[in-house]
Amino acid sequence: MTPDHSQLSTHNSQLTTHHSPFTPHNLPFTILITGGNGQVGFELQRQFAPWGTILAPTRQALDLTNAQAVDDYLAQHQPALILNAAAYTAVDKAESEPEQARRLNAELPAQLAAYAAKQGITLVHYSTDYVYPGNGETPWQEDSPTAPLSIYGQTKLEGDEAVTQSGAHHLIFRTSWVYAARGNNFMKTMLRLGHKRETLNIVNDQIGAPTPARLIAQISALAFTPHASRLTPGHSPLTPYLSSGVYHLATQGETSWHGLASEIFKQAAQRQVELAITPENTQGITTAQYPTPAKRPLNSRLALSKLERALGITLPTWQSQLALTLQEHLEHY
Ligand SMILES: NC(=O)C1=CN([C@@H]2O[C@H](COP(=O)(O)OP(=O)(O)OC[C@H]3O[C@@H](n4cnc5c(N)ncnc54)[C@H](OP(=O)(O)O)[C@@H]3O)[C@@H](O)[C@H]2O)C=CC1
Ligand SMILES: Cc1cn([C@H]2C[C@H](O)[C@@H](COP(=O)(O)OP(=O)(O)O[C@H]3O[C@@H](C)C(=O)[C@@H](O)[C@H]3O)O2)c(=O)[nH]c1=O
Ligand SMILES: [Mg+2]
Repeated sequence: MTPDHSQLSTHNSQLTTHHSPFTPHNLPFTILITGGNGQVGFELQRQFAPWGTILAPTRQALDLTNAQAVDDYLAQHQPALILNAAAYTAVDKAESEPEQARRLNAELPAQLAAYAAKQGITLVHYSTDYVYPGNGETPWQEDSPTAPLSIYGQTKLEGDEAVTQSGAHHLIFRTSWVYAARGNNFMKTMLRLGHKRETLNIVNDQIGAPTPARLIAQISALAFTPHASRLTPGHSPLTPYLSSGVYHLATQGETSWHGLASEIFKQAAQRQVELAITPENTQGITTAQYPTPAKRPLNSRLALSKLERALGITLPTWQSQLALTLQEHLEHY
């Protein structure tokens, strides 16, 4: 049987005519992703590909500490959307390199937001549980008072405030305990240590939600994906279906770093990974027993309902997301 191409194309053109003035001659849009080789930035490259041409300059191609180079790059490429996934994320090192951390975490977002405001485009920015003071056991709301304990957290908060005050259309996704199949993260550190160590001491009084970079990128893209019922004539595909503001974006549930390590070793064993460590041989310790240059919050619980309601979604549990990310890591890296 020959498929009826005429009907298909009529149907498609009707969709285009009725719902969107953005016909192919407006394409491709240029989307700038900073930090594209990082955990979140790499996954953003995957998820945002359908919206246009992705520009993801490496550190060699664009040094983000160089403000003039950033301005020149923006002027040359004129992106129609900016996803800022670059950051100074070495939490302990930031204590002795505050200026570097401030340039990446505070000044760069301010600069990108100023450009977005001037051009009338959207800036998507990423932030952290480390902006909160970490006391108590109640999950933080997006409008809870901030009080960072570290240079990293302080400089990230300065970035959030600059973006908020810029006048640009913006989304700030505040996430926590990011990990991925690739990149530097706690899951990979635990697998590396678990291969050679028979015992490990891991803090059990810092509580939060481990969040895969892939989930963060997927939900970021969802904010730009119209539900059929909400398709609006004249709505640019690069304007998100969310109002400007801060949104928590993490997995459901909570655990400690010790709880996360135990689950990593349990799931790795179920997948026949040979380790020297067992879940039973990971010893829970207090933060006081694990001294580090930077102070970290004990309570990193993030309330998720603002984003869930706005997008009509349910965020998945941290255990189910660990299973997927661990499998991806074991199969591909
Ligand atoms: N990691 C985590 O646990 C959490 C992260 N976040 C936030 O999420 C966002 C993404 O984090 P994540 O993906 O984990 O970060 P990564 O550390 O994995 O990636 C950061 C990226 O920024 C780039 N970068 C840093 N400095 C420069 C520079 N001077 N010039 C050019 N590029 C630079 C890095 O480049 P290169 O690859 O060359 O090093 C890297 O690609 C950040 O805003 C972070 O604050 C929030 C909560 C938790
Ligand atoms: C390696 C190791 C770490 N730990 C502790 C230290 C720390 O409290 C916790 C996690 O270690 P990390 O080095 O991954 O922690 P850290 O780099 O502070 O992780 C943070 O990164 C920044 C960018 C964020 O935004 C946060 O959301 C959070 O993910 O585990 C142990 O107790 N035992 C160990 O053997
Ligand atoms: Mg770290």
